[in-house]
Amino acid sequence: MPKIFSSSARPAAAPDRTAGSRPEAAVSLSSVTKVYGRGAATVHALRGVSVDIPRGSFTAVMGPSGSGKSTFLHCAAGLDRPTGGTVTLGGSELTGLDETRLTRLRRDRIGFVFQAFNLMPSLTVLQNITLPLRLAGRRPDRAWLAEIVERVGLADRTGHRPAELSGGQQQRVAVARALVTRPEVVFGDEPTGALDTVTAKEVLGLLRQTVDELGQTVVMVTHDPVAASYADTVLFLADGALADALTAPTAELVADRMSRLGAWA
Ligand SMILES: Nc1ncnc2c1ncn2[C@@H]1O[C@H](COP(=O)(O)OP(=O)(O)OP(=O)(O)O)[C@@H](O)[C@H]1O
Repeated sequence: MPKIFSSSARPAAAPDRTAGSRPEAAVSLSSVTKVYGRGAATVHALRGVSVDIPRGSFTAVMGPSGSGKSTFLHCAAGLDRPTGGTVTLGGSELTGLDETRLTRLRRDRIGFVFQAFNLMPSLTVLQNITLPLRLAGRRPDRAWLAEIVERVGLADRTGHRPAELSGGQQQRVAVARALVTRPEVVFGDEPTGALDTVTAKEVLGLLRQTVDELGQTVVMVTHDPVAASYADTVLFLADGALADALTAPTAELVADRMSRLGAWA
């Protein structure tokens, strides 16, 4: 049986990097519960999840269908409110914020990369990347903008519209857009789900680079053991609870844990 983590046995999602000191968590969940519906239709999507995700780490979240992965991501990213418990992002407790403050925090301090890219079709690559800044009324930092455009390999495509790009290029625009505000955390919801294997690896390599070279924190939900193997730590959810965690994952080890959770029985 996999070990079930309780709130008193809180796993750090990646090993401490500095001996003797615990790095501050980028995002912390403490006894988070999420209940949908009521009466006979009640669903306990999260049952007291506690985890610290350290700054500058890459975390993948896996688990069988219906285990609570999307709910976890939505609660951690302030897209949805937990029924109980607390979520803290870079020292700010999300659970206490009103809707206006939560919206502002999501815009300014969180980056999102979705399976469906979610780019604005009428805007150019550069306009899409800088959109979060314009919505926040902030000027782009030119040096930072040039660096991320270069890093995602789109320096010669900045004037193109999304329809003129391949799927992989569109997702790289989405990664650049997620990075432009220098967010506390980039959350990915199946960011490679719509890409072919080769293109998916490019995007995963890019996310890995943002962690290794920019110190970015990335948290990604995925169904794919190969995608999860790019992370420092894989958290496994089962029936709304953290059931296991794997550091230095390989695709084989991840697939094995998933089989043991009955994901592909
Ligand atoms: N809005 C909702 N209303 C009612 N139940 C919901 C709602 N959203 C999710 N659920 C239920 O909560 C549980 C967890 O759902 P969630 O989408 O988080 O799982 P998941 O692990 O992301 O699944 P999948 O891998 O299939 O996307 C499921 O039983 C689901 O049916």
